Amino acid sequence: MALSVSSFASSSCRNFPATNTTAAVGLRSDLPKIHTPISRCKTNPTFRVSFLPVRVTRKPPRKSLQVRSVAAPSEAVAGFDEMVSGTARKYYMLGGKGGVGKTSCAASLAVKFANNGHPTLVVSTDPAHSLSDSFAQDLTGGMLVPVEGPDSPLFALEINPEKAREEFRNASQKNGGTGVKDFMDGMGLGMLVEQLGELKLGELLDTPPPGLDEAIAISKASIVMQFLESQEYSIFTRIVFDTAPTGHTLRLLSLPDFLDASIGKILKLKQKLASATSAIKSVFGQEETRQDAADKLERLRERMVKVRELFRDTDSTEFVIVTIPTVMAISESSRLHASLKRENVPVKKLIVNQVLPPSTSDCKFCAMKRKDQMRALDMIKDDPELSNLTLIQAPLVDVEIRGVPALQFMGDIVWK
Ligand SMILES: Nc1ncnc2c1ncn2[C@@H]1O[C@H](COP(=O)(O)OP(=O)(O)OP(=O)(O)O)[C@@H](O)[C@H]1O
Repeated sequence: MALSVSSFASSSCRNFPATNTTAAVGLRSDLPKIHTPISRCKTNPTFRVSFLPVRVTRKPPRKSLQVRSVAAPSEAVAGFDEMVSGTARKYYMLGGKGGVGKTSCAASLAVKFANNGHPTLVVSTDPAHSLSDSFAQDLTGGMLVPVEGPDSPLFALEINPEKAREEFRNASQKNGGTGVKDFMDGMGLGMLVEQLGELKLGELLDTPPPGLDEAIAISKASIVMQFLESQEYSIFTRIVFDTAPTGHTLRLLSLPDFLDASIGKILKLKQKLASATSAIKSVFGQEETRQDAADKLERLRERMVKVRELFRDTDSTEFVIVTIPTVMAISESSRLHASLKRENVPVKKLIVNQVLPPSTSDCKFCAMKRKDQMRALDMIKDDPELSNLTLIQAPLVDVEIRGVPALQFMGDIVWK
């Protein structure tokens, strides 16, 4: 199961001196141990990491060759001790601009929790899932899938609203609409269709209101949460969300309010209808059904309120913004934090990923790139939205972060 990235002599690093070191990354004692040779390229723009399926002999790394963290403005530790402490369930949501490393950071956090004794669930609400790629394991299918490797149970769930919507649309065209019910039942959302049937969901789908994809996603997420509240799933003490890029995430976060308001209106309408027709309906014996439907709708509303409360609960939930040191990404992070504040979502940490270590050679490109990154990092200090957040820096490594050993390696750098 250990991955092998042996072709490491990439041409981009040919000019780097042979400063090789070996950092042992220990896994479970019953799993194959790996060596993690790390060599630094000459200009040192990246850490070089490989994961070889060989047994560990724990040599103390030579001091001068140890992995160094990147010196940069106001760098801080992530406070992992606090994150890991306690057995009460905690939720972590990682979000930011596309491609900055949200999935890698979320997956590495989930692995670290699991390796520190927390049965953990990692959930992706990003329609373009990369959890499977990140764990190098097929996690598709919209079900809880066990991730192999960590010490404690780690499960992954990829929620796919795009696919769900497409299937929903197809289903709605079949059997004069009864397919919708079947499909929604399959999704565990039968109740939603039952209750919102009068609102003509088919029409809603043709002109979907903003956030419909997320509605499906969050409905499913809330169903997962319902599961998790049951005894059987109470083992999960840490739940990590790998969220979609910024725009989607904000819609997702504001959705409970939107649904709450909508459902509130529906309930009022139902009550009016019910009182206007109750005499007639009771004669025909339908009053009970209507009341039952209203109760179910009320339960759905309550669940939505619960999801919203969860997002805003500073004791159990934290949103971590992930960014990279570019002006564009940092500007977007600033806007994201402003929006999260408006939604009262607690944010304490900002991860700046893919930071180049200082260049020690005459590589002009590396020096320029690093300078550019430092300028972007400086922006954080002066940004009213970001300057108060705990700044965590993660170096750019010269290999893709894939598979549990790689994620463990990244986790040890980021989550300290
Ligand atoms: N510190 C790093 N050093 C080197 N490569 C990295 C680092 N962080 C992430 N990557 C790589 O960058 C790519 C994108 O990372 P990832 O999928 O985690 O980003 P994302 O923000 O979740 O992307 P998306 O928005 O597309 O879901 C992956 O190939 C990942 O291995």
